[in-house]
Amino acid sequence: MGSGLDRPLRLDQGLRPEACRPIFRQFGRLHLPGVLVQEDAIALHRAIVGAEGWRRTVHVEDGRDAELSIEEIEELGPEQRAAFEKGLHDMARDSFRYVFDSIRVSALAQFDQPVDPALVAIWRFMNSETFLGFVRELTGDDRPAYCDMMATRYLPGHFLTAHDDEAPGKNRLYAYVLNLTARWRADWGGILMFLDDEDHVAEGYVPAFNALNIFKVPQRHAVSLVAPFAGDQRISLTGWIRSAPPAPGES
Ligand SMILES: O=C(O)CCC(=O)C(=O)O
Ligand SMILES: [Fe+2]
Repeated sequence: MGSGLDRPLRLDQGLRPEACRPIFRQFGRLHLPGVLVQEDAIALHRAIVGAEGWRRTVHVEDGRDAELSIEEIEELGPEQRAAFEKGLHDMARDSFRYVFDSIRVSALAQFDQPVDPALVAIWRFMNSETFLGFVRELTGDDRPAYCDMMATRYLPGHFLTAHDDEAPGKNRLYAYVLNLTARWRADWGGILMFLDDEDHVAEGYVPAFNALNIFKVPQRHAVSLVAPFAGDQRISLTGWIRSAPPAPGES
């Protein structure tokens, strides 16, 4: 590949997952900066930004999402596009909806669909003893056995309304977001917000470069709307750490 990703990714040697464990266990979530060797995070960011196969993922109705081609949406005339956005926004007002760009790396690789090989290599790293062992140390939980993964890109107008990540049958233990956003300001939105029982924002994680967010499932959270004036793309690798791999034919 010659991309800097032709050998396994490296976790930063200074990390002390066992020292983070009490905090993680107390709050059920953690933002861990400087998780990869910086040079590897830079190569990873480059691979994701340059990857082929981005699709626009839109949650169109309860329990169903759609993957649309970005070109298709961009080719809509102004009126059709406004109607599409209004429909989505009307539903997002009071229910779970989202729109962002993604490459569903693990789901595609499992079904032998074409997917950028650099991204597949990263997914394999997430399933290596190095990463899963790190997660077991950090959480103090010996169940983590499998990690699914997608790359996500939030552009202005993208959002993910409140939800708790629970998905029956998927064996999700923890959600993770490996932040690879080069430059960000809290003003640009795209904040990962954790909501308490009264809908206050208990904590907000601002997109960062080379930081790992990890949190227990279920837990209510949302990604706030990315502002029209955001100065960069909000890039991450995200998914769930599970107690078992998917059954054959599932993802
Ligand atoms: O991108 C993030 O910060 C969180 C994503 C998320 O909550 C999800 O995909 O379910
Ligand atoms: Fe989530």
